[in-house]
Amino acid sequence: MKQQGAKNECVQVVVRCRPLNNKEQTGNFQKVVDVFPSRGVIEILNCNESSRENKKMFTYDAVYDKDSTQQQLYDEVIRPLVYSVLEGFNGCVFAYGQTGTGKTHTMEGIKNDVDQKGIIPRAFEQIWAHINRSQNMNFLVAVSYLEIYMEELRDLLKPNTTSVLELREREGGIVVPNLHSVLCKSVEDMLNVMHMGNKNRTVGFTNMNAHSSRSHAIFLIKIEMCEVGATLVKVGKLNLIDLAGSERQSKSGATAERLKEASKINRALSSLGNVISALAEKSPHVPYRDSKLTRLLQDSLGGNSKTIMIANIGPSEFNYNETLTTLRYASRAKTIENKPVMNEDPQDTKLREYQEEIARLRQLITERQMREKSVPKVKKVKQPRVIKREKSVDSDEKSDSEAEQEPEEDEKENELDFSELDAKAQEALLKEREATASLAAKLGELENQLVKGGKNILDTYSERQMELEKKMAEIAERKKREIEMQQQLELHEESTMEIRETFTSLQQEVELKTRKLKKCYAKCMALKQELSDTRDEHNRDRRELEMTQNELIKELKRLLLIIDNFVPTEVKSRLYTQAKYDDEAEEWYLNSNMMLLSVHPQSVTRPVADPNRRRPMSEYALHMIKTNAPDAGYRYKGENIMNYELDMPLRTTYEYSNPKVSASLQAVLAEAMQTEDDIDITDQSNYASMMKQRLDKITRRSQNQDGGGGGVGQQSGSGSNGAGSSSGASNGGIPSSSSGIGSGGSSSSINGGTGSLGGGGGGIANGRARSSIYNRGMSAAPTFGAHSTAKKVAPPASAAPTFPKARGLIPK
Ligand SMILES: Nc1ncnc2c1ncn2[C@@H]1O[C@H](COP(=O)(O)OP(=O)(O)OP(=O)(O)O)[C@@H](O)[C@H]1O
Repeated sequence: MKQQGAKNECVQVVVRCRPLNNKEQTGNFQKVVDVFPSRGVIEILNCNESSRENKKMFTYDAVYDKDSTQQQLYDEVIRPLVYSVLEGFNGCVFAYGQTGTGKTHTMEGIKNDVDQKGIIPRAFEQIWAHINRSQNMNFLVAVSYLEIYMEELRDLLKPNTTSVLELREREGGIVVPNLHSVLCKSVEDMLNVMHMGNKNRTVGFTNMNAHSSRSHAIFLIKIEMCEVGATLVKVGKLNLIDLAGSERQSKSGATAERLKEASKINRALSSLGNVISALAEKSPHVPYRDSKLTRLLQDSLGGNSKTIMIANIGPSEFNYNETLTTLRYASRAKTIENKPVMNEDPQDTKLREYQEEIARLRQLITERQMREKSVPKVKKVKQPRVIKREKSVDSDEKSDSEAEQEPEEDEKENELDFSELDAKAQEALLKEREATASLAAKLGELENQLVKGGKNILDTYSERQMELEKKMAEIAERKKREIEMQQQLELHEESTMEIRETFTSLQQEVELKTRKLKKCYAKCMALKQELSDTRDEHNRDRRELEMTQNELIKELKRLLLIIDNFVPTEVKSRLYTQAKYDDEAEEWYLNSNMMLLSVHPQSVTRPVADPNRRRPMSEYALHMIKTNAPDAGYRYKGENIMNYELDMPLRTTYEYSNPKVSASLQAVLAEAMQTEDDIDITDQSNYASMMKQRLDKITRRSQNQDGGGGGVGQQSGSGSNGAGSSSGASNGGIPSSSSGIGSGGSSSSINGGTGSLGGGGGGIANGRARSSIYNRGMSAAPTFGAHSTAKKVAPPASAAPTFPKARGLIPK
């Protein structure tokens, strides 16, 4: 890229003070800001301090008070910058300041109000007035509109797009590759784009502003220009930025979502402050990478751009601290130096692309026309209408009436003697014509995108208007110089005072020196005051940050509580192990596929099937369909599955059946379940003997059935009871495999360590005993049941065993 005029130029800083608003008026807040437009000076008084010495003074390139108009600000400050953009420079205007101080009012203004329209619509008018005045120039004007919301870039012209916008560093500066841009051909086109984007901008209510911008909005205008017939393209880029306002949680009353927004806004703005400070101090490291905003402003602050910062402030004592902070940042920004260069002949211009394509299409069309002419017997081939129109514009010779006659003539000329051509030639000719027509249409479309300068000059601007504009620009320039000179004069006055003085007496010299000393002392005090102010401000910022941090920690705890209690542990641990935090991008990523987590919920949506397409088929499936194999069923058919019955899967389970129990155990069970004899729990001696009898009877019968073997539950061990002892206790008659029925040996603890009914027997008995105990009351009985321990129920060794009135419990 060829670069010209690489001369350092400071960021131009302008301060605008809005009028007191209703809240401030009704709250009887004092006005603490004095604006002196003729000197470019702002004075701010701290009402808490008693002495007037505490007035602070700041000097800027220009200052505007409450009576300033939008027109005045534009003509004096912005117009020259936009003019530079139209010459091929990069330009940037950004509005900075506390929330509710008039940034949006300054940048956009009030819709449909001619006097109150802001910088952006006025810039549109200037751009198009210039284009319409420029003879023999081709222009291509493209606009984009984006916002940075919660540290995320959003395309305001394509709000529903799912692709994530990223900032990239290219040779020409910082760019956003996927950003949608719209080609415009008039002021109205640009206004429509702006209004469309504004509708998508994030705004919200706070105590400080009912329509507070919750994002930084950047309106980008790219103007490519080139003389007709020349190849040298110039590119001017204009960034118009309405920043979100800094706010204190205590004042804005932000909670929940608003608080999160505010913390992101304040962070980005404080990183902007750090960049300004680093540039002002000429620090070797400038922290552009700290936020998306500073990266986007990289060119505008310390780079290739002419930049204007508009610092908006409020006049009331209520906002004293915030106003002072804004004034300090603005003052620092004045010292930032940029190196604006004219963008001549850059590589990737659309205009050159278009011009090359137009030339190629023209060449193609001419070649085709030549070929068509060479077809025998063809009188004349129809020429594309666009070309004719093009020629008429170029030469400016044909009148409108002539142009109207053209189609008729064309048609007559194009009557072809098809009968004399053979069929093949006719077909080829028709095809050729179609192709030529489509090329001509494409050519027309491309030419339509380009804007030719110098068309509506008489419609839009009269000579007098142009003259007026020139004069206004001159006045603005003079005013600027006047302010500069005034400021320099004030600066020099101090240093030359001593030289100018001639002392007639020693007394006079002493007086003068005393005056000087007093001034120096006042300066020293002012610096001390500034130091203490800065300390206070730092403390306030810290407190504010702590408050925000507390709120965010509370929110985090709430979310963690939800995760701990409602998200399954395995999902949680998977997320914890797979999610990684990217410090650079300040986002969470899922390790496996690098999908963004909650930050971009839209990007983790599942893919959707295309309803217009049939599902893909394998070779095998196609083969099966073709062979129509009976066992293939519907499996390989791609038709509407709703019309088919479901294929039932093969059953892989069995019906439930009771487990098989051996005959001997069945007998024991049946006997135990007999209801004929109710046991009286009080008659313990009777109960014991009766139970013994019953047991004997059962075992005898069992022995007869099974052909001998050991007796029931002839436990080998004597003391152990409980779960462990039950296994393998049975021998002969009662198999131990019946553990599924009862609850194991724990029930046998009733025997108090004297032995137990083995295995299955114990289990069965336990089941019955429990129900019986619970049914009949346990007052006189020890604790029974599956959970009772041997210790609890074991009677003293000497005492006669007591048993509850329960069936199936068999004392040994
Ligand atoms: N110079 C001005 N003259 C008259 N009214 C103004 C002026 N500046 C701002 N206002 C009014 O003050 C209110 C707040 O202005 P605006 O919304 O532009 O503030 P902001 O700085 O963009 O706030 P935020 O940062 O919250 O978006 C609006 O009602 C606006 O009309």
